[in-house]
Amino acid sequence: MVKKIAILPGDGIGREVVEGAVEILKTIGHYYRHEFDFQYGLIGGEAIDQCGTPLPDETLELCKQSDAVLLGAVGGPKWDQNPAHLRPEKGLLNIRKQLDLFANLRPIQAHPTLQDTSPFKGEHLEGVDFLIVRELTGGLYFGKPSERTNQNGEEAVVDTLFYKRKDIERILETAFELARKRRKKVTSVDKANVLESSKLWREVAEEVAYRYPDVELEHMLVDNAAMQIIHKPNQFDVIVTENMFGDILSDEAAMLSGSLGMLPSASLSANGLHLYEPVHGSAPDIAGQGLANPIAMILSAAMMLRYSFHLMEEAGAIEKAVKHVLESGKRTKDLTNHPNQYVPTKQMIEEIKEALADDFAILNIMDCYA
Ligand SMILES: NC(=O)C1=CN([C@@H]2O[C@H](COP(=O)(O)OP(=O)(O)OC[C@H]3O[C@@H](n4cnc5c(N)ncnc54)[C@H](O)[C@@H]3O)[C@@H](O)[C@H]2O)C=CC1
Ligand SMILES: CC(C)CC(=O)C(=O)O
Ligand SMILES: [Mg+2]
Repeated sequence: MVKKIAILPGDGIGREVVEGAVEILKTIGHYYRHEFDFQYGLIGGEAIDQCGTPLPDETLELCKQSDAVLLGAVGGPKWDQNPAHLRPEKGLLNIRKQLDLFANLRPIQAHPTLQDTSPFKGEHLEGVDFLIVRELTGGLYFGKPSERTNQNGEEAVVDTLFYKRKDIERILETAFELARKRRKKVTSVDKANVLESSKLWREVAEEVAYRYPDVELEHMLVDNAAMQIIHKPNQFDVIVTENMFGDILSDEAAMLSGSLGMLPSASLSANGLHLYEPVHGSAPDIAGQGLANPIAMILSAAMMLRYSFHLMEEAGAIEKAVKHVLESGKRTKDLTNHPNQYVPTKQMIEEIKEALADDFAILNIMDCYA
């Protein structure tokens, strides 16, 4: 059956890396005989320029008519001074809310071959393989009021951290379910020594943990968590946390894998329509120069094959091809300290396509002799 995929490239390097993911999916479709139907939609700054809104109705409709969504990244200096409702990031937040993408899964894996650009070396990276489960449709990024105001004639601002109990419960349940399939440990990260929202978060975590006696629960304050991710990263299995804490901790954790350009993510809903996006943003500082690392986006496409289409072998083939290319020494600029020894974005995509082709040829030969 044809699988309909909505492609939302967005802004900056979003366009460059999305094209990589589409190329890789076409290659997978060719070798494994799947039909993917790619339909493109506007989001972010480009949508503001063409339609006057960061999330046009047509884009939302396209997503709803699709089996999965791939998104590049949004934002850029061109729109930085726009009013809040005309910021590219509003389109991203809005699509997450509209599609109820409450669970953002951000896997963190150390790559021992990528130590050039990582501040971490050798033993420190051994066994580093954890999953950040970030709540994605509540918390500070969605709180109302969020506005400029004044207090007794003085300029003031307010942002609101709001959660309903059931929203906290469903993200914690997701984390426990995922931990059950991994090493059975959940670290719930909060700021319960200060925030009321975190106190409720902790209570709910305890209640949910009671239903998962096979999974260990620990609580950790977010400031300590930020330090522990650097200090002893292999202590973690599943980290579950509020929207903004998860946003910040995952960019920090990216350096364990060598670069922000390595981290994929899956944004899951309860209704089966999921969105896949790299953890990074539109990187205006390198956009249009062929310097973007497409791997985070390509690994996000692999997550799509696994979570939306249950194509485990195909997802594994992409991950293996990426690993193979990195082991062969090919690097985009963010992954090397050698000024002239890197490949441009397009070549990295070609290398991964070739690795897929080689792997497929070997599989076919093995089939012939089986
Ligand atoms: N999901 C999204 O669409 C996100 C959008 N943004 C937006 O992106 C714009 C830029 O934000 P920044 O804070 O600069 O974050 P960013 O994630 O775009 O870039 C941070 C740094 O990492 C580098 N980088 C990021 N992805 C890379 C890749 N694939 N390959 C090589 N290097 C990479 C960039 O060159 C930059 O030096 C802003 O408008 C921001 O709001 C930021 C984060 C997420
Ligand atoms: C608009 C921001 C919340 C995007 C971001 O930084 C992210 O989702 O990681
Ligand atoms: Mg972020």
